[in-house]
Amino acid sequence: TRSTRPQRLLGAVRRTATRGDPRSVVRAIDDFCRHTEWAMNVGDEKGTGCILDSVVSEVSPATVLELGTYCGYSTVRIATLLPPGAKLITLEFNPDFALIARQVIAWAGLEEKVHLVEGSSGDLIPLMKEKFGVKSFDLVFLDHWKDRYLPDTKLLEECGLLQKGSVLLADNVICPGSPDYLEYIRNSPKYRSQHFKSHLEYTKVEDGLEKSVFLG
Ligand SMILES: Cc1ncccc1-c1cc(O)c2nc[nH]c(=O)c2c1
Ligand SMILES: [Mg+2]
Repeated sequence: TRSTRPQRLLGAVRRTATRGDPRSVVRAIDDFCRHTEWAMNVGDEKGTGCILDSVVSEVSPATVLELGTYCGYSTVRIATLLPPGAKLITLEFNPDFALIARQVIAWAGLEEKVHLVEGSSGDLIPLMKEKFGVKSFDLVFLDHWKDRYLPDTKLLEECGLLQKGSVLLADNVICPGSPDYLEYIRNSPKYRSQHFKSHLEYTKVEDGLEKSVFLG
């Protein structure tokens, strides 16, 4: 039977990236998606030295939560920029995506920094303290399903997983768009938000990231 897009993306990583070299893994996926087959990775414009990379470097987080692993592209991007000892927990609902992502993360040599957990964010977020020993997250990257951005943000608040200064960075707030999340986060006194205009990965379609600092 025909391979899946994530399987073809993993093949490109294995063929063109160097084991243990995260930057070559990121480059291999960007090249594959730009020249061979589009895939929903945050990409090298929203990713490259601009927004995602600069926010991660600026926050220099000790604990990161990524919602939506897909093939592990942003997982690798973020994990490469983390300070020693920092931990990234990434949640993926789709088992096929999770299987590919584990192999991409392993190829990059980042297994020690990354904990990929399969399941739904709504079920797993309430378990972060007791099962994963997390006190709070310094950075949350929302890149899963637009309809879960708002409920999961409220869940993070209710579970006491955000502290003063925690940063939420949400992908795709324009395309596909998450209007209820934007409405909430931009009008809540508990957050200070900033919008970074960009484009849908590998295209000229308008998109953007929303960076929100939790004020406690
Ligand atoms: C798949 C797609 N098609 C057309 C336009 C945008 C998308 C798209 C792009 C992304 O970066 C996504 N990130 C996380 N989750 C998504 O569902 C998702 C969907
Ligand atoms: Mg995205």
